[in-house]
Amino acid sequence: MKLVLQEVSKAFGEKKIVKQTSFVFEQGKIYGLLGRNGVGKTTLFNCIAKDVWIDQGEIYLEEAGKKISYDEQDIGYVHTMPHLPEFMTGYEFVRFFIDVNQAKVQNPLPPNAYLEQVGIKSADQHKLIRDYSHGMKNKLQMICVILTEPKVLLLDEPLTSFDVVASYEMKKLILNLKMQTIIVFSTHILQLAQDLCDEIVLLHNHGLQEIKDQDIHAEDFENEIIQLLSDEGGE
Ligand SMILES: Nc1ncnc2c1ncn2[C@@H]1O[C@H](COP(=O)(O)OP(=O)(O)OP(=O)(O)O)[C@@H](O)[C@H]1O
Repeated sequence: MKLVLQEVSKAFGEKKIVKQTSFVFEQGKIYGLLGRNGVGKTTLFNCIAKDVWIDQGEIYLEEAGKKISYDEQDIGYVHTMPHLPEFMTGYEFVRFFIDVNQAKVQNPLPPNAYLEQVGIKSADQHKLIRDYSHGMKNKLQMICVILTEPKVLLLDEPLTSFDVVASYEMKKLILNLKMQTIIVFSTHILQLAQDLCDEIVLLHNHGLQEIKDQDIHAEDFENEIIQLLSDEGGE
């Protein structure tokens, strides 16, 4: 499976995000998306998730050389700021989520099994989501991803709110999903990108630029990225 961006353009008025950008993300790899603040990483994710329309070009999935259409249901999107029903408890939310996704969730386990899997202890499972920490809310979003096994997983700076143990657990979960999912991960933490990603992609000068994988662990990688992102290009 591949996620293909073909000649994609997106702008908000005068603010260009991408301009005739093409890129192919492949299943079995974790891609780290790096770019300066405000360059458009979240917008690009929103375009892939079909939350925001692109101005030109096409975004599609490809399997065995054939274009296949997809909808929002095929995309797992873990937002920086989670969108969750704050009036429910974590347990109620997972139960509700399983109910409304019955068609997709094969042989579901009880809600507490998923909550424990991401480290939400029984004492917290029946608390209102309103009272959850940012990291706990992100963990709930990860449960939705685990349950629906989306074709594409977009992670918008998700690990920044996790403590060291939770971050380690999340990395393991993400790595477990790697073989069956196309994973694109946006982060400002270079070390995290180096640890977790197979390829680094820069969103820069309205385009996507791949960094060759052998460079990721090179000693001067950080300097290389800083230099590339400091180059303002044309427009
Ligand atoms: N709905 C919108 N309407 C108009 N402008 C928008 C909209 N959404 C985002 N923008 C603008 O598009 C640009 C890119 O924003 P975006 O949030 O995608 O950047 P980002 O790379 O994710 O930033 P950061 O790294 O700071 O989180 C910003 O200038 C932002 O103000």
